[in-house]
Amino acid sequence: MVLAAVGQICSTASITSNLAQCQLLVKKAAAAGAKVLFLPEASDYIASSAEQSYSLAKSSERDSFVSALQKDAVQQKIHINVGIHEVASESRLRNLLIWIDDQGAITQSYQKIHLFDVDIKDGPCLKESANVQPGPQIPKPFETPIGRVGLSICFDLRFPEISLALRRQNAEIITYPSAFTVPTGKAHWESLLRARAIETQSYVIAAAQAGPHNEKRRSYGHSVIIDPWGEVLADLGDEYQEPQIATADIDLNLVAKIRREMPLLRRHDLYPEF
Ligand SMILES: O=C(O)CNC(=O)[C@H](CS)NC(=O)CCC(=O)C(=O)O
Repeated sequence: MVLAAVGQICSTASITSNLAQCQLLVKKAAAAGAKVLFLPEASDYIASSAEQSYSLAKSSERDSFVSALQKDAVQQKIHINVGIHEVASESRLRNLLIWIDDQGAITQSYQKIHLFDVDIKDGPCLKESANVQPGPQIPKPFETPIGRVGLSICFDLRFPEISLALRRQNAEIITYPSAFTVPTGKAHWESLLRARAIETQSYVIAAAQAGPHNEKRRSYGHSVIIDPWGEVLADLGDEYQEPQIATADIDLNLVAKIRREMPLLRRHDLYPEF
């Protein structure tokens, strides 16, 4: 069994203070004996406007954010999965999730494929597609020290097609780094995450932003690690005053046992479109 850590922070528009939060969590995770640390979506920053987001993505602080974590990964001998922004064109960004290995190399990256465009009465109104370009593909799961990982981001959680595609390619652990809104988080977060774990018979690791990012925006928190039976092994609640980690052992024998005891054999003849 290998230990995984999930981290919870509250990013703002200050990349340097967000980096300090992440670096503290890298130290905590390594000290706890974790081999991988999972950090939230948009760990580099959460901006208060599309314009501010674009200019932060272009800044040198954004580059230093990534290179500092690459150095830390080597120093602390830990793999880091972290959500960031990247410039895609003259006007648009990528919402990106990268894997930094313990040699400091970026070995995987995934560009969020479902963008969060909502206008809920008395609730959040966000148009991610205004300045973010959707990703072109479902990424291939890859081997890591805790098992075979499939990458997804936040709103992707609502689309079981992706998690099933990752499962079909033998993912054992699925990630959902997030910055969920508070009302949608209360209503759906844990149910969706547990459903994805249960239906894919995989571990689900969801690092979450928590608390107020600016006057207009706040995130739900509740970073969790869920086992392939759907049991919540760790939950960081809505804590945001102090960056936190939670850890859990990843037991690939449990994944194999659950899949063996309850084979979910699909009827592709009846739903060939999936
Ligand atoms: O804005 C950034 O810089 C980073 N991106 C995000 O925080 C994204 C897009 S606004 N948030 C979500 O997808 C929340 C989904 C959600 O809350 C739900 O599905 O209910």
